Amino acid sequence: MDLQDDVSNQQNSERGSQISHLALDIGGSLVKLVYFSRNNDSRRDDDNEQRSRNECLGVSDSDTCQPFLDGRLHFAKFETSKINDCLEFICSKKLHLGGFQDCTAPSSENICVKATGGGAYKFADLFKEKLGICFDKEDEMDCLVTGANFLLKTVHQEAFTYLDGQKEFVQIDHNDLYPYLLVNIGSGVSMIKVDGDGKFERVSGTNLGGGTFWGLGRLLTKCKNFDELLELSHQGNNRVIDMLVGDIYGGTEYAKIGLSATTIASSFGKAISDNKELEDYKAEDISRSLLRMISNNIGQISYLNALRFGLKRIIFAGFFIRGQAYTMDTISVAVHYWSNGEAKAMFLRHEGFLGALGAFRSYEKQSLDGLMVHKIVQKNPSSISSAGDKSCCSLNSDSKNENENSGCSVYGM
Ligand SMILES: Nc1ncnc2c1ncn2[C@@H]1O[C@H](COP(=O)(O)OP(=O)(O)OP(=O)(O)O)[C@@H](O)[C@H]1O
Ligand SMILES: CC(C)(CO)[C@@H](O)C(=O)NCCC(=O)O
Repeated sequence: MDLQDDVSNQQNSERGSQISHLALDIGGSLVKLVYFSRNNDSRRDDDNEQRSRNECLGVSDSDTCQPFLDGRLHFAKFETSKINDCLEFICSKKLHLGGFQDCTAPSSENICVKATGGGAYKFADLFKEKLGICFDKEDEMDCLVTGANFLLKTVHQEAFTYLDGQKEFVQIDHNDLYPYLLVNIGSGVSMIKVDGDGKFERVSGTNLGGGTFWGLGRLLTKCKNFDELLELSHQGNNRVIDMLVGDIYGGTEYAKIGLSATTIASSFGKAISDNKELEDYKAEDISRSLLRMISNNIGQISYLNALRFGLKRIIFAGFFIRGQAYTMDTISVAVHYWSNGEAKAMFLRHEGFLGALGAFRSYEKQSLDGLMVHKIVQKNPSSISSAGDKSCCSLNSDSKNENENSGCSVYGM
């Protein structure tokens, strides 16, 4: 099944589906949306589509949900600076009226939507004014942890390690999941020690995060969007700008303290001695150095916090990662290097949607509409295939392009 097929399946299935339970995570850089669509019981076409989708994904009919449990989770994201695009999207799909479309719609002042992240506070008035909805605010850290635990416990092949270009899925024993360190790399970075469902402590954070990479990168390279900056980093060479141990030690290592000649001694350090201006550096090299600097730093601080609490497992999430090989490799190497191989860096395929999923799950806590997402996922992973409007991905691992899963569905960007 190619992506396009799934998009049209998606559009067909949305026509015959009931959208409900919109949840939002409004961060400093991005707004993330999760909503659920339940397929109409009466639509045999949809049943057939679901069946053929399951066949494509290797899910047997016996695993298929009962029609009343049948549905999908949809994911979308927008830049927070373009919040109006997000409002338009919600409005065009009537997501805020979801679940009530076929019934008598309640008066709009009664409509509450689960929302988390700083924007749940910042944009509350805007959403009220433009869409007539109010936010039922959920704590951001709580949502991140709920989202992470949900993915780790219920989605097959969600967590993986990435080292030397090798991606390896990790099957985590549910009884051996805790404790772990969750490192969410958004605009800024939060480090959370997770000891169980709802049992956690934010133990650290750093202001050098995804916003720093994108902000500095934009200023230094004049890139117009984040993906362009990432793309540039692929072709770059950080050694042009970074000062290596070898640059200081005349080409040799500093073996006594275990530093190889190629270890970065000082990120961007070469720029102080080169008689060069910004224009003399290639945007590719700047982007590469910047990505390496931020990823390395986060990897190191994460390791130190893991060490502080004796944690062996560090799970990295947040949209900064974007399934980027170089980012994940740098973080993994930093963790491996500093911990002498004792601690392990892991990544999540739905890295950027933890908060939104956590907010979404909080509907279930209130047992609204008997949603039972947990059961749906366990019975049939394909039924929470995720889709946005323009592209679509699956929570299963059978997708042709795994990076599309990591980036997940994108609308309006
Ligand atoms: N299309 C994009 N536009 C802007 N930033 C992007 C994009 N894709 C990935 N990013 C990166 O992801 C980061 C945002 O990640 P995420 O959405 O997890 O955090 P956030 O919720 O916005 O931030 P915070 O939690 O700190 O408020 C950005 O700072 C940037 O580094
Ligand atoms: C402020 C939040 C929690 C907003 O998501 C995040 O951007 C963050 O964790 N920043 C790092 C703040 C600090 O601990 O230095």
